[in-house]
Amino acid sequence: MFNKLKEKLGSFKQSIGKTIDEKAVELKEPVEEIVEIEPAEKPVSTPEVSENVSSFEDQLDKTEASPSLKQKIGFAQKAKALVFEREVILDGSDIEDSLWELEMALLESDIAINVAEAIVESVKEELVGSRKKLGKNTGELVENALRSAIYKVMSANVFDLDDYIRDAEKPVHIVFIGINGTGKTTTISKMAKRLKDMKYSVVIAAGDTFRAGAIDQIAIHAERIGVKLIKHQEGGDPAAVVYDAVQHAKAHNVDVVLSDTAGRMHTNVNLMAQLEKVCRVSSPDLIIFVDEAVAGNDAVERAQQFNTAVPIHGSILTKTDADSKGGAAISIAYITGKPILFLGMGQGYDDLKKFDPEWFVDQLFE
Ligand SMILES: Nc1nc2c(ncn2[C@@H]2O[C@H](COP(=O)(O)OP(=O)(O)OP(=O)(O)O)[C@@H](O)[C@H]2O)c(=O)[nH]1
Repeated sequence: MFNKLKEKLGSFKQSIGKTIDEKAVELKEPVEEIVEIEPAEKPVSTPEVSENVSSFEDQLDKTEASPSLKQKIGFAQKAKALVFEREVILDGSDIEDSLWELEMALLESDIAINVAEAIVESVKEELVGSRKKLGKNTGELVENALRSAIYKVMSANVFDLDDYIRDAEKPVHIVFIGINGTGKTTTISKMAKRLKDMKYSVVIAAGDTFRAGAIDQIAIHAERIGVKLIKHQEGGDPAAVVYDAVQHAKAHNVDVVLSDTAGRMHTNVNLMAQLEKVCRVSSPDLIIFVDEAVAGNDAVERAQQFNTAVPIHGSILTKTDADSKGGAAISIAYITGKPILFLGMGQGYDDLKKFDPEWFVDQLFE
């Protein structure tokens, strides 16, 4: 997952790390630090400590370490040592080229331009100007700046669907929208299974009355998962199917209604008007936009257009298991102002991951 993006972030870390190492100065006064010492046979005179640590023997002498400390080193795990820290103050011109490379790398990864700019700006703010202490690993400083920049753009308006469903008046009605073939039906099935596992009762509305075979496809999923399906004839009015499903849920105390809708291009005026009607008639609690992560910027643009026609509450990105760029996942919440709720990570019913921006950022640097 996200392999290309990981590579690009890795090269940025290296390139800017080199600049930082060149500009870094060693502090005159060493500081005391606990260092790991190999236990057992290692000779006391050649301990393996960091590059920044001057000869351990020297330091022990300098700090007037007690003879007992010297004796203990043979079997101790940790000891005090004097470490010469480094520090750096960067100005904008030092890292201008690297930041330009970062912006290009983000754009090549299909990250939307204003999101790429926001990330670069945040990395710059983090690194430039103030005095930074450096440990032996310069990469850590850069990685932390990148992590917090990406986290910031991804964690807009985080919203917990589980909490919402737990607390809301039942039935909770959720409509899934998006273009053709991006994984709506599969996602609804995964969601139905997940909610059923959480002990909620679920009914699915076969609201895609447009595509031949769509009703049969969702009927197979509903049967496998063991949830009720409300369906009409192919070519029927989707608003009527969804309405019936909600009435059924109210009459039978069903907790959650998941409504499928036909995939449609956001540019198709008639179909978008039909979608507005479905949402108006059934007034859902939540509208979730589904698209595939592999579509990159296109998915983000579509999310924006759907959001204009029928305001969405969040997105689900499918096929992240096949996505090497990560651009849509990073951009979509920032651009729509609505959070990512789940990620589809495979074709199985359990391949639905609740979205957590912290987890996502960890994946980029693992
Ligand atoms: N690898 C992978 N494939 C997925 C994922 N989600 C869905 N798919 C596959 O994508 C294909 C299309 O999925 P559907 O659920 O039929 O898509 P849809 O949006 O309902 O399609 P329409 O009914 O045409 O609108 C199927 O082959 C799914 O198995 C995912 O997270 N990862």
